[in-house]
Amino acid sequence: MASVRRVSSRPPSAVGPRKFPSEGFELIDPATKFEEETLPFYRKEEYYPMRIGQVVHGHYQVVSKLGFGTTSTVWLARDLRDQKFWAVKVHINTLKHNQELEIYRHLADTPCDIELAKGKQYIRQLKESFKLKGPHGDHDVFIMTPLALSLSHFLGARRGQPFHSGFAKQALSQILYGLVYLHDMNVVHTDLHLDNLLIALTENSTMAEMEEAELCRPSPRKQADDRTIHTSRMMIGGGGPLTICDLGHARIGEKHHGFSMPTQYRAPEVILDMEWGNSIDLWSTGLIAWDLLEKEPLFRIYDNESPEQNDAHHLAAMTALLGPPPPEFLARSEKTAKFWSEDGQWKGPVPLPPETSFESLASALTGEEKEMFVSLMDCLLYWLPEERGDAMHMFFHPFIGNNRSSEEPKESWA
Ligand SMILES: Nc1ncnc2c1ncn2[C@@H]1O[C@H](COP(=O)(O)OP(=O)(O)OP(=O)(O)O)[C@@H](O)[C@H]1O
Repeated sequence: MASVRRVSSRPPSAVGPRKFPSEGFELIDPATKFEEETLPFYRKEEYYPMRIGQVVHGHYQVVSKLGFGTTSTVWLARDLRDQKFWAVKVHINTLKHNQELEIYRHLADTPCDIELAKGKQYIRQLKESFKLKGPHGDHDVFIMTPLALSLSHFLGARRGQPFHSGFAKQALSQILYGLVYLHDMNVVHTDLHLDNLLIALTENSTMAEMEEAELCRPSPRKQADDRTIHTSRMMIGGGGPLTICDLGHARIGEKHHGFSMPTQYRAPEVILDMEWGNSIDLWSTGLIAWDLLEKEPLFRIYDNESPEQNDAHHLAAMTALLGPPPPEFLARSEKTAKFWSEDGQWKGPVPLPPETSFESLASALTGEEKEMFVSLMDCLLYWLPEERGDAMHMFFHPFIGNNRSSEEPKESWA
């Protein structure tokens, strides 16, 4: 991704749309797969052929591209009525059901305790939604607050150098506050990982600078048949609170069944086809805590070819780290008999790695801080979902450092 730092910014003076350059940019070789085209299940007819400079819904002029995902492309746009900037998420046209929209509607319609509702600020907000007609069908469009880079991009910019503990504690505090709100609203996120945690912008000038950059130094693009594929630019200028994004896989209700969560972050009850609920988000939070502080992930993708073998390696790694699952857990699914005997002895189709522990693997912290971190991991990564700490309890865990007299997490990074 191209990135933009400070460029001299001139606030747009005209209310009408601005003219964006039609030349002066690098053209990507049409044979090269680029941006959303690199996604495994990309089908070009599904994506809206957006162009920078285009005005959508009568008044949002698209001024830069912010990103893409398996169900959308995301753009920075200026509202020509008041010059405010917004993120415009344009969904693919084949979504039979827009789950993210259903979740936003549920959140808007459900009353919430006034204190817990403060956690809403850590969840990406929807301003409005509408349909956009494309050449191959209709696309749901969301207008949302523009945000800066994700925690995974931030980690990438640090060349994988983990964050210091103050940063990690603040990030976890904000994630947990957001989860307190979501869980109180009976919503399970299911897809928490560093890519879906974006840092809020603190400098409004960043967005005007993005527009100026696109006008003065138009970004590289690819001309492909009926469409232009633009390059995403990352917004740097964020030191605001973390924002939990992408509610596209979220579920409403307490009890669920079936496939969920990204492979590496998958909780044991999901792998083993048991009933699951909001404590899967606490499992993910444990893995996020680890990823923020440690270089090596706790679990990884073990076998790209065979999901069954991957699950077996994943469960073996969990057993080596957490010890055998309790009988109560084993009794919850017939699938457990493939991996453990009734008394919890490993008998899975792959070898059990050597026994290990959070104490021996955690290398970033020392002394009392390390002890508290290990205690946090023990609470979050636990076989029995109901024994994992809930979001509110974890918010007050001694490692996070919140106390009940000053409940809200700090607004920005220390
Ligand atoms: N509000 C925003 N401000 C700035 N950039 C954003 C914003 N929302 C999304 N993005 C960028 O766009 C990318 C895709 O967004 P998002 O994850 O919502 O799409 P998706 O199609 O639902 O993705 P997935 O592949 O996870 O289903 C993000 O990774 C991020 O880089």
